[in-house]
Amino acid sequence: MDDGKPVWAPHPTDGFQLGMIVDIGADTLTIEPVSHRGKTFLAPISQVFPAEDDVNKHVEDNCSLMYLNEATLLNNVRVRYSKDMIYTFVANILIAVNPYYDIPKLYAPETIKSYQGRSLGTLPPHVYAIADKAYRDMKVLKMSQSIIVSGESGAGKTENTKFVLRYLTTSYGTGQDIDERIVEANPLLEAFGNAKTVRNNNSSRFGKFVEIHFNEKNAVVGGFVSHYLLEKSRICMQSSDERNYHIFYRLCAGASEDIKNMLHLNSPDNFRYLNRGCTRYFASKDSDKQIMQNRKSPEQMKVGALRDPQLDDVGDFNRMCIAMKKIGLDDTEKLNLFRVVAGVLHLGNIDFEETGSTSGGCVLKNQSNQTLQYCAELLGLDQDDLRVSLTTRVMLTTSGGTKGTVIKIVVAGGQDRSSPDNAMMGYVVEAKIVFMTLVYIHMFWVIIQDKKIIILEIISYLSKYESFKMGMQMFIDLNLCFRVIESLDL
Ligand SMILES: Nc1ncnc2c1ncn2[C@@H]1O[C@H](COP(=O)(O)OP(=O)(O)OP(=O)(O)O)[C@@H](O)[C@H]1O
Repeated sequence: MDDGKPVWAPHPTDGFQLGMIVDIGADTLTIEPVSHRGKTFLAPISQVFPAEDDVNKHVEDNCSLMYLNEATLLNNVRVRYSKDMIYTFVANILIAVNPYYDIPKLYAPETIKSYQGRSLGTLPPHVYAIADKAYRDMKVLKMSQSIIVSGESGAGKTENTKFVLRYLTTSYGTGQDIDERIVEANPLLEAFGNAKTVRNNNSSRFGKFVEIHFNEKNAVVGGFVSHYLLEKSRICMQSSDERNYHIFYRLCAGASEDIKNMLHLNSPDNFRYLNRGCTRYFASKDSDKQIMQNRKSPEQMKVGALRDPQLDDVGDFNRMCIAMKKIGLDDTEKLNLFRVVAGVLHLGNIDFEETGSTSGGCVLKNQSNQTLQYCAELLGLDQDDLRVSLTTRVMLTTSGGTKGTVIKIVVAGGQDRSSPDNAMMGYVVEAKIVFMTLVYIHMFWVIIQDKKIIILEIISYLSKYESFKMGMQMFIDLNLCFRVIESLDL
């Protein structure tokens, strides 16, 4: 770096600022910012980077920069972003900037077509280029390929993963409904595993490992999603401007009057597992009108619905129902899922009090009897069994055995249980939370693990044959192998 050469020097808010070196010291450089001529400052040599001659020029691949350093890389991405070019290569790595608005034609069907079979670098950087490279490498190398999607919350991981799935199924699917089923699994997963946070209105609160399976002819024939680390604490508690999982609000807002009555649903502020956080629905001006007043919380009545171009609780509820149908859930299975969701909500409203007797333990408050009845009815449990399970625990000895000792659970003495923190400490509340969390997690697990996405495909693939067994034999005879493109959404 020489005197008079443009450099990138640290800036307290922008990361870097463009300047000129006016003096070189032992460990520091004196920099004159381009935006504030005559006002110099000192910067450590290690934090000053050479700049390109023309900082407004951009390149598709950061490796083509004359000087590749943190500052020139950031500047290149920034210049491209200002021109709606949100993707930039660093060799075969893709950097994506979240634009937070729809860029016309960026993901259009003709764009998908244009990337098919094209080598990396021959077309502008795009997530489709990465998907196609993975596909071509799988074909040529006959090896599974992985695409790792990483970034901070709200960076666009989920959206880009969906673009990859859409690209692969559209370009290399069989044209059968499996393509649609793979893509349609997403709204369902998002309903149960995504929530509004302060950083992202549609934040995935679990990790995903998505597999796309290909047959010998390199056509998509199935998919599989494994999940890990669902944020369990959110089911019973959220901060004031965050929400619980979307499904709870979508059910309250979108369920038909019959289902709402059957599930004893109400507006979100009536449920303890929802009313500590934001109780507003996502709705557009039009869909807001479709939601009946008695389903809206006072908070929503006062300040209106939450707005997000991609989220709409009523519309998303309907889309989720269609997605459920597409992945093979019938009406009874769908209703059963809704019953569990509503059961979890009602479970949160149960209150306990100490028995006051010398034998200790606690009982359900009288006013919770109706709620207990709802829970038992919705979860398909015996009301008395549920009451006992919520107020006792069974201790098993280390030597094992099936019976164990029944211990009465107590409400934490002297705690103010109206405070969520203290409520969390109360043993009986803890038992309720553990039970409810297990119910929800199990339901989430069923939705995700339900091998229908892949098993149904195998069955439909084999349906031409007289029996599943014969089909399986044919499968083995043909030595039909599945190769996998994996997409890891952290
Ligand atoms: N390519 C894109 N074009 C337009 N909008 C986008 C794009 N990528 C992301 N978004 C917007 O940003 C929001 C957040 O993106 P996304 O949910 O994919 O983030 P994420 O990295 O998965 O976050 P989290 O880790 O919290 O789940 C999306 O709901 C969408 O509104």
